[in-house]
Amino acid sequence: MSRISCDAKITFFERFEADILSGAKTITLRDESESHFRVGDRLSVSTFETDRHFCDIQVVRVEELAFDALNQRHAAQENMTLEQLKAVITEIYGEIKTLYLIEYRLL
Ligand SMILES: CC(=O)Nc1cc[nH]c(=O)n1
Repeated sequence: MSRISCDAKITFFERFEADILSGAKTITLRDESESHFRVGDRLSVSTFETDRHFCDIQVVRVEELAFDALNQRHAAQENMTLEQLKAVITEIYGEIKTLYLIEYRLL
């Protein structure tokens, strides 16, 4: 099957792959270094660990979000509890005040 033409690439840790492919995870929270994505962008998705492509997505929403504003809705969109989400974000980025919420759909 031919690959979809994409505007850019994004990586996810392998541990999120199943939730992304099942539709259980519909957002990703990134730091400023990945705040350049725009609504409508079609992204090729690969694993961070091995750069293995596993899907393509389209960005449907991008918004700046304070870490302290994380709520149960964001957690549900990540298929986590709020406590789990805060711990995962802190594990990835350390102490971070400003996040960029990227909502996407599977292509
Ligand atoms: C590789 C990487 O940064 N992966 C991330 C970071 C934050 N959220 C997420 O879903 N995936």
